[in-house]
Amino acid sequence: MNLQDIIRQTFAETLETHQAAADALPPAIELAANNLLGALLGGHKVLICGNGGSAADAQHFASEMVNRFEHDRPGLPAIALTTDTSTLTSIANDDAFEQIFARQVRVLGQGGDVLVAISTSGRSPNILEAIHAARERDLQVIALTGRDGGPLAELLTERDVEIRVPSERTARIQEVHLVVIHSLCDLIDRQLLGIRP
Ligand SMILES: O=C(CO)[C@@H](O)[C@H](O)[C@H](O)[C@H](O)COP(=O)(O)O
Ligand SMILES: [Zn+2]
Repeated sequence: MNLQDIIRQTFAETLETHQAAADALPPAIELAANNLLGALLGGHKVLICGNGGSAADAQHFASEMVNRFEHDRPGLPAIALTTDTSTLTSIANDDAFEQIFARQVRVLGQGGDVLVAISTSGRSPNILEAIHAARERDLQVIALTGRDGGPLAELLTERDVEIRVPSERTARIQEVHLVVIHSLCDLIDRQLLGIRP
């Protein structure tokens, strides 16, 4: 197998994962979009967290809510909890890295808000702590996960939504997470602006 074969294999695996996700995920994505829309129309906000590539996804999602996705519309209140390096480093330095999102959820979160927690493994301690904090503050959770959902999946209740990508590879899971985020933005825009399917 040469290097180009490896590239072709990556594309093939990506297509396979996207097809499996297209078969499995639409009901959960629709539910998550409706829950987000309900919270936003009720005057609530969205907090988003993730590590590494998923931190970038959190920021990507927040920017499309606050500014725009494909259409001009009023901005929607969403905050990526991954961006304020002073807050992040002081919490990690003075308390613990596991608390970097949880503390922000406790301080910024109010009942009725939504926490979007992104973790391909469902095992990152700071994401698990953020979900505990969301529970305490009465936030609903929308979790973007992969693999077997990890301990994260066990923390969710009936009120929450898990969108679990059917793959074992972090990169493939992240690629589908971006499609999920764009689908959520699309469904929210369509319903807010009355765009017919
Ligand atoms: O982007 C990638 C890999 O594609 C990495 O930066 C990856 O996001 C990091 O290893 C994360 O720490 C993984 O965390 P998680 O998805 O298991 O919660
Ligand atoms: Zn990556």
